Amino acid sequence: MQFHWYEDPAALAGHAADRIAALLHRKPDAAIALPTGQTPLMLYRELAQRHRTGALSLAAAHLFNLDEYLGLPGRHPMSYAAFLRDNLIDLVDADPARVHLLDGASADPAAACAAHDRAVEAAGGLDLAILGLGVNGHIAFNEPGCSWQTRGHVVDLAEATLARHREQTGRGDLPKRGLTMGVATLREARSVLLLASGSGKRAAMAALLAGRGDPDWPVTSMLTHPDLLVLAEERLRRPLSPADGLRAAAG
Ligand SMILES: O=P(O)(O)OC[C@H]1O[C@](O)(CO)[C@@H](O)[C@@H]1O
Repeated sequence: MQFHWYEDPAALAGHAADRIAALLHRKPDAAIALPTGQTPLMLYRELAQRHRTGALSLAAAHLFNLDEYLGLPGRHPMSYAAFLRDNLIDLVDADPARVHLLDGASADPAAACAAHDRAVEAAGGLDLAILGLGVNGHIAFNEPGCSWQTRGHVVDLAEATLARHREQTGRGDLPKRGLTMGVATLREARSVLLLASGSGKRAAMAALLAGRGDPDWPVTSMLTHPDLLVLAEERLRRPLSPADGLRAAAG
């Protein structure tokens, strides 16, 4: 496990893009799991820019989303599928046949999760799982207290996650449940790149830095991964304030 700390979010995104470019250079058909949220936006801009200059191709890569809202079809503007299309997939040369997006509107969401898992297997497993960090330590939509043995499954989103989404989108009508890749699948990825940036994440980072697996902080399930690289904003390294502690306790 390695930590790299950044004052400058653009430098963090640049390093993440370098890792992805190196992987694709070595293995053009790599299978990569992609996060949503604020965290990866700068990375996706950087990847799109590198594609525009001819420095990067995603044409052979298998791209997977990590999670999706239950009940939102991919064409819904608030879906994570739409987010990924708008911010990355439609801006690069991704092959639609190799883009695998969880179907939030499936009549059988458990089957949709299983189909997503099968697509990961068919691609030979994940070469790289790119993860964001939730304020409550979630990775993908694996919320505090979840099992670390799971594959794709349907989840009830934690109140901290819902509050964050309300704050980010200004919308109170987003689904309270989601579909997610499971922790077991993420731990089997050959490499894990955890991106940690944004406010309200010092408690989650403190749990990770404590260095012990703790079911209340799903991100700590990655601590034993043999190839985990954490790229984090320097401000998340500062000691917790009492307010952070209270937020963490509120879940
Ligand atoms: O980057 P943000 O917006 O802080 O979100 C962190 C994490 O939370 C999620 O948005 C899910 O709530 C993930 O997709 C993301 O990795």
